[in-house]
Amino acid sequence: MTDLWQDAMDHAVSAARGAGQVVREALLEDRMVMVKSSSVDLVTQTDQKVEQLIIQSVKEKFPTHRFIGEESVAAGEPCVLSDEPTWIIDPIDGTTNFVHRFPFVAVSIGFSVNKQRAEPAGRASGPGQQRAGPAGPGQQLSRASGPSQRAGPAAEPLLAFLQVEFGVVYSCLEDKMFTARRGRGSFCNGDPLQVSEQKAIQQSIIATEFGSDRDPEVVDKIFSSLRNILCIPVHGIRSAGTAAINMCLVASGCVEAYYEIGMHVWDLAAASLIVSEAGGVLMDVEGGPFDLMSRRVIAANNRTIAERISGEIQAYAPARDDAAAPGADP
Ligand SMILES: O=P(O)(O)O[C@H]1[C@H](O)[C@@H](O)[C@H](O)[C@@H](O)[C@@H]1O
Ligand SMILES: [Mg+2]
Ligand SMILES: [Mg+2]
Repeated sequence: MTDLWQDAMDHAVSAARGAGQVVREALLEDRMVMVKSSSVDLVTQTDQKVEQLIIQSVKEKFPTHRFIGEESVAAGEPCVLSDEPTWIIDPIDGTTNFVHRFPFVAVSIGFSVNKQRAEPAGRASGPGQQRAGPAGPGQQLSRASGPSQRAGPAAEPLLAFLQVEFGVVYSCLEDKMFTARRGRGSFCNGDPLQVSEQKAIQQSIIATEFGSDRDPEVVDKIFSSLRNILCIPVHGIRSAGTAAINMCLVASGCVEAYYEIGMHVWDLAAASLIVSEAGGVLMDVEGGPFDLMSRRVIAANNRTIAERISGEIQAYAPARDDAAAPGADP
């Protein structure tokens, strides 16, 4: 069967690598910092330049494709997922890190198509669902099709309707290229990724972020959730400063879970597929299905840990990414 989207994915990898080079060079220069929604929601000319470089390069090759780009949306472009091939771009995930030279910065490119025909992730059936390799028995795994082989029992449906066809996250300063193609596994620099097999949350590391909302009521909820989770107790809490890298750490098995409320579709799109294709689960913070536009996520190595975290989170609901879009999903 013709592989419709491999060309696009190859382009995404090359665009992310090129963007990473621009980011690394910019780190050596003075950075002019601007603000967006608040004084702690930062943006630089490099964010804007990198997004335009990626969009222009895609337009030249795929002139009919659509875009959701963090800085384009900030400039007033719509944030809409449809049946059309759509590139979902975060030119610098970890802008605050970039500004401070804290050494975790990623370029994130997700690609969504055929939104209406998206199937529940994990609804694989028939032979070919068992992945060989490091996953132990009972490891919950995501969609299976094509060449990848899944371990453990037949995959249960994941708590997500994934709409992403491929995802690319380039951790520029580590020179790590994380990639995933729907149904074909996740990789870092070409090596397959697998989530942690840990089943006990008490022996887990959990990643989260504090975001850029400084409303004291929101901050209280963030700290209440953090306190609940820390006191389970867990081995530790970590923050890389970028949602995409936190999620790639889940996919790599370095941390068992990541949760956050307040990030955006461009932070999550690519990495959500990288997590699920590494065998992880995605869930809303209140335990329902993951929704790319909801600005809420738990990404975990298995459902037990995801559900335990959801039971400890003080949830709230920021305005959806598609809230202002005409015809947006309710
Ligand atoms: O650096 P950004 O692309 O603005 O992304 C941020 C995100 O906005 C924030 O909510 C998260 O806490 C950070 O981890 C992201 O990387
Ligand atoms: Mg981001
Ligand atoms: Mg960004």
